[in-house]
Amino acid sequence: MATLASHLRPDPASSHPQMEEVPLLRGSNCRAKGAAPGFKVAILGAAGGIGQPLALLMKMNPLVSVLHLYDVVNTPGVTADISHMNTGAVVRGFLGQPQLENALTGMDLVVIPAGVPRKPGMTRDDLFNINAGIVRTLCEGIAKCCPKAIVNVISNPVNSTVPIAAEVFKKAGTYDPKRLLGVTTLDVGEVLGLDPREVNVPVVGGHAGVTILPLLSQVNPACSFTSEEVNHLTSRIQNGGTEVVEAKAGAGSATLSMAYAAAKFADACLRGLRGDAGIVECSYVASQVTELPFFASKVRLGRSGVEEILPLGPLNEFERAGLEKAKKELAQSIQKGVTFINK
Ligand SMILES: NC(=O)c1ccc[n+]([C@@H]2O[C@H](COP(=O)([O-])OP(=O)(O)OC[C@H]3O[C@@H](n4cnc5c(N)ncnc54)[C@H](O)[C@@H]3O)[C@@H](O)[C@H]2O)c1
Ligand SMILES: O=C(O)C[C@H](O)C(=O)O
Repeated sequence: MATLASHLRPDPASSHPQMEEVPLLRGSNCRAKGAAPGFKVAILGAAGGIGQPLALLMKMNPLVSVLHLYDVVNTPGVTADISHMNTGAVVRGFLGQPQLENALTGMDLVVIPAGVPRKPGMTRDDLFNINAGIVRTLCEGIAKCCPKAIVNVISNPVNSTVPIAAEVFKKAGTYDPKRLLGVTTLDVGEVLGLDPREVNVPVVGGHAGVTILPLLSQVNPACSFTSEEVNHLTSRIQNGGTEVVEAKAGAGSATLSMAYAAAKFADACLRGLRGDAGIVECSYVASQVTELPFFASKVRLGRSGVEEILPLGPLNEFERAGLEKAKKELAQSIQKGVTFINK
């Protein structure tokens, strides 16, 4: 198959000499007049179970003009494949630590699904010893190469990996709490038994077990639940991820639904960057909503990232009790992340 490189060698002065050769397109990498207006997005862990479908979905997003796919394995193949999609984004692949800086340079948004997933019987915290180091290294690259980028952290345990990222950025002198967001969107989608297109429930706290706190009393459109339904729904939402881990029986955790949730959240971040009004999503961010330094709640996204953190609103007695349980576990997870960088 003829390749773009054979017909149109990348400019030797290109800032991406490691840019993978891409086939002469059935897609859109071969551009007469450069990339369409839009944002530059990097996915770190792009060859993974989340990364690959996320790359596909981001390639379809008209707000994305450049898509960089980075992983420590397999990105040449994933990039060649994605590049055949006849959508606007120019896609480039980057493989391994030597190419991390080129993958990140100039990016507006960096999405991080890099890291290992759970197997049955594991908690998300069991992933800490492997994923903490991965997130640290990747965030060191972000601090060096695209310090103004919006960062979406997917890698678990999110309750700790977001504080890790924050500490890395603080050490680099680049920390902007408005631009660091933990992706908890999947929890919002797991309000079971209702039409997800019609219903919205804020899910606050964090992204593990009892730290996942759905505020069912604030469901929109309003509807009432019996206490049994509240207990059942809350448990299903808190254990939604574990249900998938157990169903996959050792083959990993949510990937396709997570890619969808991550693409939806990334799109919200990009619409915010574009200046759209009224972009409100739940996310795990640096926050003063509680006495903890990080907390997931509704945030309004804009040109500078998190432009407003909305208050939790009225909680009923069940939710107030859940909040105390969530805060107790969350405090430990946050401290574990902070200590990992400052030990
Ligand atoms: N936030 C959420 O709601 C949510 C949902 C699902 C999964 N997750 C988490 O996302 C992570 C990825 O899950 P997955 O199913 O895609 O796993 P996966 O193993 O399928 O893919 C992970 C990818 O990361 C890559 N990787 C490993 N080390 C890397 C490094 N140093 N730099 C760049 N890439 C690296 C691997 O090569 C692999 O391609 C896990 O930690 C999982 O727990 C979070
Ligand atoms: O449950 C997991 O380990 C993956 C993710 O955090 C999820 O909620 O699906």
